[in-house]
Amino acid sequence: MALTILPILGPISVSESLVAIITICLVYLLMRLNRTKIPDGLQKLPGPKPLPIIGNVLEIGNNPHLSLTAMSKCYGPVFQIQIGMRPVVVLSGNDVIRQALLKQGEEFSGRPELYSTKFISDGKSLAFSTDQVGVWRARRKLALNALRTFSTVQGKSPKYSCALEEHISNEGLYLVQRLHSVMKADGSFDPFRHIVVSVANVICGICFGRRHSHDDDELVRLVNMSDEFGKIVGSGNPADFIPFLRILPSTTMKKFLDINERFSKFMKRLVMEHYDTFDKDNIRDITDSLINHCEDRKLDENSNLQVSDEKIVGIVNDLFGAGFDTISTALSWAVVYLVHYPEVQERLQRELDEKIGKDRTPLLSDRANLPLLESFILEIFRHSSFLPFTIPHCTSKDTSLNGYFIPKDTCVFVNQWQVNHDPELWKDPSSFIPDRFLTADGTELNKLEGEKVLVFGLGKRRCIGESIGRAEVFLFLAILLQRLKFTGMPGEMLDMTPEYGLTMKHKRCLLRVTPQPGF
Ligand code: HEM
Repeated sequence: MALTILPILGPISVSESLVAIITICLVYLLMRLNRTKIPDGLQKLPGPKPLPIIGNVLEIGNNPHLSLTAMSKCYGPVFQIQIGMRPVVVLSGNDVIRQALLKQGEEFSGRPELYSTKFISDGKSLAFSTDQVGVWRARRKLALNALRTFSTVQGKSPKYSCALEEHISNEGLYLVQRLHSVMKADGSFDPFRHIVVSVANVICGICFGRRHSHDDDELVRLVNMSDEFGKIVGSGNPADFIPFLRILPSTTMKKFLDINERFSKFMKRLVMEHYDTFDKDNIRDITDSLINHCEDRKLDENSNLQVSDEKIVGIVNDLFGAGFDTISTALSWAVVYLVHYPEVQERLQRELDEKIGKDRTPLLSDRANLPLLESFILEIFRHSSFLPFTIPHCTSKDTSLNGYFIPKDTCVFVNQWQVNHDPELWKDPSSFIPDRFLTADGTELNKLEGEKVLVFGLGKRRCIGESIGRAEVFLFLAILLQRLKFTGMPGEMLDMTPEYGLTMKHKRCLLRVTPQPGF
C-alpha cells in the first residue's frame, strides 16, 4: 500500500523537481506558522517524526493494526502519526479507549471527511458520512428502531421466537444442503463464497422481504467483491490522506468504484420496487417502514427534522452493507478456525450432541446451554480481530486525552486489535484458547471476560447491529456444527494470515465437509 507512492518520483524533470521542492518548503513553512497553540497544562501529542509530504506512511505499511500496535508500545496509548500532511491520533489500551468513546463520547463521535467515503452511498452513508450531529442522530435512531422492529416481529412459523430466528434457521439449513451438493459436484468448496450469500439473504429478508438464489449472478458477484470495498475504507488508506495518490492508476480503487456503483444500482432497484408496490396498511419490511416514515413526516406540520427522503430511505443501504460483510467474514473465519483446530471442532460437536441432540434444530434460546460455542465465538472475535479498527472517528471540538491536546476535526483511529491482543488484559494473547472465556469449572460462560473483547466499537458510534450479529453468528454456527464436519484439503496447510482491510479476511481457500453421524 505504502509503496504505491514511489513510482511518481521517477519520471519528473529537474525543473519540475525544483518547483515541487519549493512548493513542499512553502507548505511546510505555512504548516509551521499555522501550528495550533497548545493550551497551558496540556502536552503536545507524542509520535514518530513524519517525512515531508508522505508523513509516516512507510512506517505504517500494509498492516496498520500491527505497526500501530508496535508504535503504542513506544509512544503510549495516545499518540499522533501523520498520513500525508494530515495528523491522525491513534488510540490504544482499554482504559484510554473507554475514556474517549464512553466518558468523552460526544467529543469523539464525529466522522472525518475522507476521499473514499464520498463514494459510499453517494456520500450519504449513515456510518461513513460527515452528517451534522442532529442528522446523524435522527438517522441512527430510525435505523435502530427499524432493525429492532423487523428482527423481533413474529415470523411465519410459530416454531420460531422471531422473524430473525426464522430467517437464520432457514438459511442455515439451506446452506448445509448447498454445501452437500457442491461437495458432490466439485469435491470441495470456497467457504466465503457460499456463506456470504446465506448471510446476505438474512439481511435481505429483513430489509426487502425477499431472498436470492445462490446462483443469482448479480448478488453473488456483488457480495463476493466486498473485500475490495474493505481494502479502501480500512483505516490508513494513503489515498484518503495524500491527494496526489488519487490520480495514480490503482486497480483496487477501480474495483472500489465499481463495487459502489453496482451496489447502488442493486439497492436502487429494490427500493424502487418498494415505492411502486408501497401500501401504507401493509408495511412488509424495513424499506417499507422507512418510506412510510417519509410519508408520515410530510403530513406532520410540526416536524422540524431536516433530513431528505433520500437520506432516510438510504439507511437501508447501510443496514444491508454492514449486515452481510461483517457477519459473513466472522462465520468464514469461524469455519477456517474449526479446520485449523480439529480438537476444538470435536469438543463443540460433543457439546451440541449432548445439549441439543439430533432430533431438533438449534434455536437462539440454546445460547445459555452452549457455553463452549459461545466461548469459541468470543475467541474468534478476539483472536482474529477481523475489524482491527473501528470506522475512523473525528473530534467534534478541541479536547484533551491523557493530558494531551487534540484539536477539533482531528481524525482518530481506534485500535481494537491492540486491545484484543494486549498482554496486560490477556494471558498468552497470540494463542487461540476458547476456554479462556469459560468459568474455572468449564460449565459456564465467564461474561466479565467476554466483555473485554472489543469488536463492535463503544459508545455513541457503537455498532447498531450487535445483537443481530451475535445472534446470527451463534445460530448459523450451531446449525452447521450439528450437521457437518469441516476438514481441509488433504496435505494442505491453511494460511491463517489475515488480509488487511476494514474487515480483515482470511485468504480464499478450499475446504470439505462430511455429514455428522445421524444426518
Ligand atoms: C459480527 C458482526 C458485526 C461487527 C463485528 C460489527 C462491528 C461494527 C463496528 C466496529 C462499527 C464501527 C463502530 C465505530 O465506528 O466506533 C460498526 C458500525 C456500524 N454497524 Fe456493525 N458490526 C456487525 C454487524 C452489523 C449488522 C448486522 C448491522 C446492521 C444490520 C450493522 C450496522 C452497523 C452500522 C449502521 C454502523 C454505523 C453506526 C454509526 O456510525 O453510527 N453492523 N459495526
